Amino acid sequence: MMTAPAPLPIAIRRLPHGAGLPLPAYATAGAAGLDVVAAESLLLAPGARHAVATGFALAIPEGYEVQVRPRSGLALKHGVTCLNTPGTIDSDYRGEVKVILANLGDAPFPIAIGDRIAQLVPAVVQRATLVEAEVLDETARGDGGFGSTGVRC
Ligand SMILES: O=c1ccn([C@H]2C[C@H](O)[C@@H](COP(=O)(O)OP(=O)(O)OP(=O)(O)O)O2)c(=O)[nH]1
Repeated sequence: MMTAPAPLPIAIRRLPHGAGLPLPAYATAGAAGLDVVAAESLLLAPGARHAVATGFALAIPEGYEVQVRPRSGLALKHGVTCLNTPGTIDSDYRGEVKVILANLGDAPFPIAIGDRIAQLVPAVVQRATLVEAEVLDETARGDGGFGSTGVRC
């Protein structure tokens, strides 16, 4: 049987306006994302976007990031999603984590303090060293992209 990787310890600091709110938590034993609740209330108008306060800050170990991802229920039922999905929390960021929500639906969407608005997924970061080259190796695809293989198989 495959063993699950050990959970990554991430330090979390509650900010004053996050007092009393639940910290991000897994809703089920197999959930991939830690659900994040809003630390402010607002009415998100159709077409509007807002960096929603969460009331906490993280210290992510070097070599990792935390991705801020939308919740599918909000997206499907209300058109509310993370505009920059997946949002990136850098390992050297110590400010408040915010969730950039956009309302792509056609009705105003109310957000109350304590509502679950997004989920956090830690990920390993593979950094790159760019090596400048005059010529790149040839491939069958070449510069074809953006739908060059068509829609149907
Ligand atoms: O959904 C998000 C995305 C980013 N951030 C915070 C943490 C992240 O480390 C920082 C910078 O994010 P990013 O690198 O995506 O933004 P940028 O526009 O490139 O800003 P910067 O110049 O500050 O890196 O903003 C959030 O709180 N929520």
